[in-house]
Amino acid sequence: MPSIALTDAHKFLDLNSVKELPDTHAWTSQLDSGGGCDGPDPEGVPVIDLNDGAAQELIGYACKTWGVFQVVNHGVPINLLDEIEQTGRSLFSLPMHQKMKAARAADGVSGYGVARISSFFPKLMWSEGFTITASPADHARLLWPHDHRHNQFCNTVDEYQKAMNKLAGRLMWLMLGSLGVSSDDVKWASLKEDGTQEGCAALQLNSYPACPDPDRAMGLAAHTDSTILTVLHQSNTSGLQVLREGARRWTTVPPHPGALVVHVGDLMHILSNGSYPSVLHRAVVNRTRHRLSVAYLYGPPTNVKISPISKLVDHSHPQMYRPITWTEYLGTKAKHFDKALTSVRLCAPRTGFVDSNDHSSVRVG
Ligand SMILES: C=C1C[C@]23C[C@@]1(O)CC[C@H]2[C@@]12CCC[C@@](C)(C(=O)O1)[C@H]2[C@@H]3C(=O)O
Ligand SMILES: O=C(O)CCC(=O)C(=O)O
Ligand SMILES: [Fe+2]
Repeated sequence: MPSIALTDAHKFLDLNSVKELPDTHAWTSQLDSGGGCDGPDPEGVPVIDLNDGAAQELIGYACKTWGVFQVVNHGVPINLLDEIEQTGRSLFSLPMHQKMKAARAADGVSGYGVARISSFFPKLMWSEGFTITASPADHARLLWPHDHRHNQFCNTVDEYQKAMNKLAGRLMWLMLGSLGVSSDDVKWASLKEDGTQEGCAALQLNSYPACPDPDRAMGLAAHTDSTILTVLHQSNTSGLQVLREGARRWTTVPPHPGALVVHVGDLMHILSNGSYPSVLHRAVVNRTRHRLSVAYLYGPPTNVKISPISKLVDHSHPQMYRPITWTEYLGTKAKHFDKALTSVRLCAPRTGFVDSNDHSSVRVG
């Protein structure tokens, strides 16, 4: 529960102009920069070349052991990555009153606002976000009512969403393929006639302004994504950290030029019957650089019941999760946050395995 009343004035503070960390954003005790501090991991988050003949196998290993990996030779043009980043920067650099015109409604999903998970934490995060769930046109007209920049925004977002849909579909099949699952086993996930992948997605632009007191601030608190998978483009400033299954320390995912980060999400955790655990991750901030990230949160068609793939269920691997649609799961996440996966669990996890949402030794805030 929030320890102080967080008003809209706190939530829509212009972080770019703040010279001292306000109490509303000071995380002191929750920030486990001591107990779980980032340090060099001798192995590091895997970087996988999608042109490598062994890519599927490498992805399988990365999903089992890390829940996250980076991909290169992914087919998304570098200039499109630069353009979406520039688009994000121009959006977040608009005056606050303009961004507020596209503010996310209290019960809504898309638009401008603080991190949706903020309500689970006593302090605010050092970030602002913009979520696009369908066409960007309505947002664009609100943000840039009088000039041509709204066309540029729409074109870039449309092109990026198409490229991401293709890549996310390909990655999903590489992940499922590595488990021995084929399109005959998951009917809803087959390719459409135009070559695009069936499925729904949200595009999340995240902005983390330079922070006067980064050690006491939190960019985006620890969470897992409620997706099948997430494809993340991070700018050349580091900030993304992941908690490896069973590890006690956060590991930085270093920006790798042209690479995209892929997170295993909660729905892949369910589909794989727990074999590919969703990854707990967070974003930290820094004193001098304004960091931007763009997440493509990919899931199934919203009304399809997702449950462990029957091929992965047998006597020694009983079905661990009950069927649930993406819409239902997002509702569960909004209510139970880090207990969402556990709340749809049917039986106790196998020995040596925990739901990533269940990290009892690690504070998620
Ligand atoms: C599809 C979605 C996943 C998300 C909730 C949402 O409806 C749209 C925004 C997504 C996002 C992005 C930042 C982190 C996150 C936890 C959040 O608060 O909003 C995720 C949500 C999620 O994966 O649960
Ligand atoms: O900014 C980042 O690196 C992480 C963003 C993220 O986790 C998200 O949008 O879900
Ligand atoms: Fe995330």
